[in-house]
Amino acid sequence: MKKFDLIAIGRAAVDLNAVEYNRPMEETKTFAKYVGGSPANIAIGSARLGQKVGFIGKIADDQLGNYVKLYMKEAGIDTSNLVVDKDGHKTGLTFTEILSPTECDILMYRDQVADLYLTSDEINGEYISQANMLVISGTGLAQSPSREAIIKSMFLAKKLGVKVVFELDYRPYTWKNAEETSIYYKIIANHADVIIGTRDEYDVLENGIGNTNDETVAELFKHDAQLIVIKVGSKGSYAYTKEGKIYRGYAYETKVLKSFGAGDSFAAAFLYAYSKNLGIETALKFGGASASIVISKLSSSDAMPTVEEIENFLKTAKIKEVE
Ligand SMILES: Nc1ncnc2c1ncn2[C@@H]1O[C@H](COP(=O)(O)OP(=O)(O)O)[C@@H](O)[C@H]1O
Ligand SMILES: O=C(O)C[C@@H](O)[C@H](O)C(=O)COP(=O)(O)O
Repeated sequence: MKKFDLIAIGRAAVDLNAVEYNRPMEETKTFAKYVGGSPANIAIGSARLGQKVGFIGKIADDQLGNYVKLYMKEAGIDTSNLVVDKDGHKTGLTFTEILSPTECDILMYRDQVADLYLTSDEINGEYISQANMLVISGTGLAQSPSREAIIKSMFLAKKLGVKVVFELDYRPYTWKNAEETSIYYKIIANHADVIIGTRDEYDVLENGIGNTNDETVAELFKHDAQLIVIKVGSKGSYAYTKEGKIYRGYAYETKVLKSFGAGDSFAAAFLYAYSKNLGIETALKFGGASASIVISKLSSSDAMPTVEEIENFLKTAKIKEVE
């Protein structure tokens, strides 16, 4: 029995979500503050599902950094490896715009953000060894020194027999160009045991060569991957196993408020069911249900559901018709 079901590594930041929605950001006066950052959202979602969770990252030495740490602690996440930046770097901010349930945008402020200043000497192998899974978010690879810290954490996890999960989490903002992204994504993807991303994100990983899903998984299965999940928004998702099995995941009817938060809630619930050995089909159902719940609410992190909420949702869930 390990101390942690999973440890996530990467950014823990702040989301400022438009409270007055169905209007452009220019006309929005009020934003509500939540913890954000894809890996932080996945950690919070996992903790909400009863998983034992740790987090590796770097936060600003100010009120927003304190807020992130306190929220994560209260969510039940171990924050002993959430390092406080001492060089004046700031918390990353994401403002959200909800023009309509299907037209959403995010505006990221990520210049000199603390999370990208995590260094490789702040990565502790002893800590990683206490987890069943290390969840790596792609954005942490965008810049040094965080890039080397993440790659080190991956190599340590491999050496220590900790399963590596790669959430592609592509955010264009801090990357210099497409080739750079593809190179660093491949380093992690070739060693990851599980890979989760949207079809568009796999295109980024492949530097836009235009592969089909079958071609993408055939290439990735030449390396360490055992399970590959490809998400296709409101059309649902697919999971492929190295043994050649393909599973179809469906999106469910829900009262959509906004589209962001879908991916992180999907990942938290998918990984919950996967780590409890409930089967890939159930993991896809849990992912889809969790995403349906979160996109009907304002936040990405605070809205993360419990197992009971997901199970109740699935009792009456209707599969969304694909247009
Ligand atoms: N409009 C929607 N209605 C219902 N479920 C959705 C909708 N959009 C996304 N989802 C669910 O969320 C999952 C992840 O969404 P997706 O948009 O592919 O990821 P990301 O948020 O990372 O871009 C989908 O596989 C689906 O189950
Ligand atoms: O990842 C970020 O830094 C921003 C998130 O916190 C934000 O809530 C969001 O965009 C989540 O979207 P998702 O990737 O669709 O889950």
